Amino acid sequence: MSDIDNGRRLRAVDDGLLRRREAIADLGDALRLLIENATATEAPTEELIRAAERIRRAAAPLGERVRGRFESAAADDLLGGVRLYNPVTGAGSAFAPPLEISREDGLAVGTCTLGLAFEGPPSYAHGGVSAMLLDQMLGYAVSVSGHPGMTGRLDTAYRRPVPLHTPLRLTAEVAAIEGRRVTATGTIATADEPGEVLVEATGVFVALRAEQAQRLFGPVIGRNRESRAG
Ligand SMILES: CCCCCCCCCCCC(=O)SCCNC(=O)CCNC(=O)[C@H](O)C(C)(C)COP(=O)(O)OP(=O)(O)OC[C@H]1O[C@@H](n2cnc3c(N)ncnc32)[C@H](O)[C@@H]1OP(=O)(O)O
Repeated sequence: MSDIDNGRRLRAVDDGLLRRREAIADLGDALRLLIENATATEAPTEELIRAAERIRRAAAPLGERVRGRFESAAADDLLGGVRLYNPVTGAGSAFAPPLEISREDGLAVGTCTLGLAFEGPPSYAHGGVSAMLLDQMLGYAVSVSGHPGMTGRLDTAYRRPVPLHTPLRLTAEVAAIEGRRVTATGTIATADEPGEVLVEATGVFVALRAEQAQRLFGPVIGRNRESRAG
């Protein structure tokens, strides 16, 4: 194959991957709308019955070709950190708010708005949801510091309830690195009042030894490499 043909083939692969990722994000948007509407709905009972039938029909073709536990999604890039179905940040996840994270002067900053599907106390977020958001925030700060690890401990202090339907601002940063242990701290506030901390967390992340990483993730990483090579 000539260099030109090869270049065209690579571009076609890139275009195909880009299109698939856009389609996954669009399906994720549709599913999140479905979940929010299904949680908030006060539609007549007959409409709920009809909706359940229609949704099962729509789900069936998606179930015809599925991956198993040890296969990452074809559109993901595991080693490149692209995880479209991450339950906190994934654009394709029906369950994710999704939380968007970026870096601002060494600080990880996250934004999201939680709908009624995340309700715990009436009109406020479930405490487990706040912990999930903070686990992801702290994990991100730890990863981008160049010392990735798994959460060993996550302590959360719930100072004020976290309101639903309100833009939130989350932060995280690494506080200390001691051998394989990395400590990170983070907060949740509203975007309007970023100085008033609603929830704060301290997490200890533990870097895996090579043999641990191989034991836990070897099968997935091996398959990911194979599918990229093919
Ligand atoms: C850009 C991309 C973004 C990507 C952003 C990605 C964000 C992902 C965020 C989500 C992260 C997750 O949810 S991870 C999923 C939830 N977490 C898990 O499932 C982890 C389950 N736990 C484990 O597998 C294990 O317990 C480990 C790996 C955490 C630790 O086991 P270990 O490796 O055998 O630990 P060990 O040798 O005894 O200890 C090593 C050192 O760590 C300390 N240590 C160990 N466990 C703990 C602990 N729970 N709390 C405090 N400290 C601990 C020990 O005291 C020791 O310190 P010293 O004596 O050396 O000083």
